[in-house]
Amino acid sequence: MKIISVHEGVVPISSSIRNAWIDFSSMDCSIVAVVSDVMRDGEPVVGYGFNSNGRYSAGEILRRRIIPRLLDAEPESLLSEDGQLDPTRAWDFVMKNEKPGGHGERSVAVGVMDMALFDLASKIAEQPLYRWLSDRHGDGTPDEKVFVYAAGGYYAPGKTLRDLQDEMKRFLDQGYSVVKMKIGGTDLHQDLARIEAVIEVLDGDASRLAVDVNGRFDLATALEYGRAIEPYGLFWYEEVGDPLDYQLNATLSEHYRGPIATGENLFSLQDARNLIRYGGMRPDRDYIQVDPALSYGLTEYLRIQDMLKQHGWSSRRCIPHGGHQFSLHIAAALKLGGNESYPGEFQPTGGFADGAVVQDSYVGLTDTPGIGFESKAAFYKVLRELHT
Ligand SMILES: O=C([O-])CC(=O)C(=O)O
Ligand SMILES: [Mg+2]
Repeated sequence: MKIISVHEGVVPISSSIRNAWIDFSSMDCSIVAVVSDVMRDGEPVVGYGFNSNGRYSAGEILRRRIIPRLLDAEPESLLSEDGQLDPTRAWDFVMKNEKPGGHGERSVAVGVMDMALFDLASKIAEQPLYRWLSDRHGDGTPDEKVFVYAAGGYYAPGKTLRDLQDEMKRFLDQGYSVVKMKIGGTDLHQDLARIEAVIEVLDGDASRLAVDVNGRFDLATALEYGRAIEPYGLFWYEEVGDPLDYQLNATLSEHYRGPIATGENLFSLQDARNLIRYGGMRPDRDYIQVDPALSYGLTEYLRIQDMLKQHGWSSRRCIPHGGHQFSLHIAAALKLGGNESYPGEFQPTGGFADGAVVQDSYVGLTDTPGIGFESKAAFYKVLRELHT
């Protein structure tokens, strides 16, 4: 098996929504296609990848560093002993001459490439990624369905409390029982009114509502909001301070008794390990949200899972950020706690297979080989145009 060519492009995923830190008016996303010399039905088998959401396209790094290094690698050096493509072997090549630390846009570029290689490897094996992955890196018995919660509840121009409630009702109608909303983008008084409006839609059951600060608060505000929302008994209190301020998180966890979730802006094994070492995260209740697509791909995510195990953490405490098909497969294969979903945002890249049905906040996977982009018509059209 040889890589014939790699194609890279950009797709807009912009919208008028806003969280406590950014708006998404110019959000875009890198996409890649890795064309192999393996032929099926007269066409080459192609692996696809994209970079989740929340970080912009990383085309410059892909074009100048990651893609040339991948193409320079001897084809045999990417294969395992049994002659099959092993995406984890690409890592050392694409990271050649890269210093440690400073993880960010580079981890995004590598993540896109890594996703495409895992899509390709499982397609060549004619297996959906979650089975392929479970056989090689899991226990061979993947979960057949994955817990998903509906993320939304953004700030948007002119959005009223009623609009927020209607959005949450739509999520419930679509089969989700846990929902997430943004906070920290206005004052505490207004956020409490927003939270209570959503709790009303949940028939008073606040344990089905997560709130997300997107890293906005300093310690005093984190504690002030914590005191105000703790009595509700929320599903989780997310990314409360700067993602790298481990001390803030540790202090918060001494005061806030409910679950805390964070990690979507930690992009490496080392950053995730520092969170576990210094962030005060509690393995009996808290959640790790590292997004494999943003953080050097599944290759690095497997290392993060090993690290968590060494620290006594269950994989069930991981619910990745991103709401995409790649993490859905990873969640099923590695027996994570679930996966995010954005029923209303980040198209055409985000979300699951067309026609995927969510029931009681669980979604199943399909038998489509690879990640299953082919079962997501609007996105597949964009991906195919990259190389045809
Ligand atoms: O608003 C965003 O950037 C997305 C986010 O934090 C999440 O999905 O948890
Ligand atoms: Mg978040």
